[in-house]
Amino acid sequence: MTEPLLKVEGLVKRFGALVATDSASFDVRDGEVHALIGPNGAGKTTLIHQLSGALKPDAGCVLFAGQDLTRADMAAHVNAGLARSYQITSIFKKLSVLDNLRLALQARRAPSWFGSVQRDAALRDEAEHLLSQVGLIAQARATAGALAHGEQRQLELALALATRPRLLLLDEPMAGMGPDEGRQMVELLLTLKGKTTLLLVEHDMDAVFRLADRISTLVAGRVIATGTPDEIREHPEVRKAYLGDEVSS
Ligand SMILES: Nc1ncnc2c1ncn2[C@@H]1O[C@H](COP(=O)(O)OP(=O)(O)OP(=O)(O)O)[C@@H](O)[C@H]1O
Repeated sequence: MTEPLLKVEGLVKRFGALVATDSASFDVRDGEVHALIGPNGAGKTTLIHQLSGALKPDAGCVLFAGQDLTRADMAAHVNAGLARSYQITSIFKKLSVLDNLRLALQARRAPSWFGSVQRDAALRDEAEHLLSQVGLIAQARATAGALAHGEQRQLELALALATRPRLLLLDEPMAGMGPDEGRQMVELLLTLKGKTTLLLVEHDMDAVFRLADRISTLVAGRVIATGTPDEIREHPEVRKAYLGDEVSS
């Protein structure tokens, strides 16, 4: 079998006496949508922070596309193709949707590009392409801060895609959304399937079981099982620790 795109081995993160990530191991294959599920406080966000370079692990290693990123900072992660979709704070709320995208694209280019962004038709085309991809092209001229919550999450996704990630980390992309916005986000993520490898933390089990090719379950900082949605649905330990009868059908 080919090497996985992301390999996480024995990752440990302690906060004082609390072991938030306790020798967690799992892998993500190139092209798949991989979901990370688990109860509140299981350590999912802490794990994502370590995979994006925001937190340094105390032990273990993170291998991405053959590179050891265990101790690398966030910029090195993005350069390697491992990006994270941020919370709403990363959006420049006073700028237009299009200008937010242009800035994100500009950040990817060499410094000599600085200043020529507004004039660059290629950059605008790419920004518009990304906005079409996430369903925001009609709002291109709108002020980012005036977008609805779900639309701001779509913009974050476009900003993350602007870094051309090989693997995109998504921490609760459906958080705070109503049912309609949540459904739209699932549809949008389905359009990315096969184009960008996704590692998704999500509590909405309908969304997880619709989107994921494989699922890893984290309990008390440990990955207790990785498998296909069917395998995870029927896994006795996962059912006991997290799913219960929620996904029995
Ligand atoms: N910066 C920190 N300092 C101290 N403890 C922390 C810190 N960040 C997280 N924790 C603790 O680590 C544990 C794991 O938290 P984490 O947020 O990673 O869990 P989670 O699975 O993402 O939870 P949820 O599903 O509720 O978002 C929790 O007990 C949390 O209180």
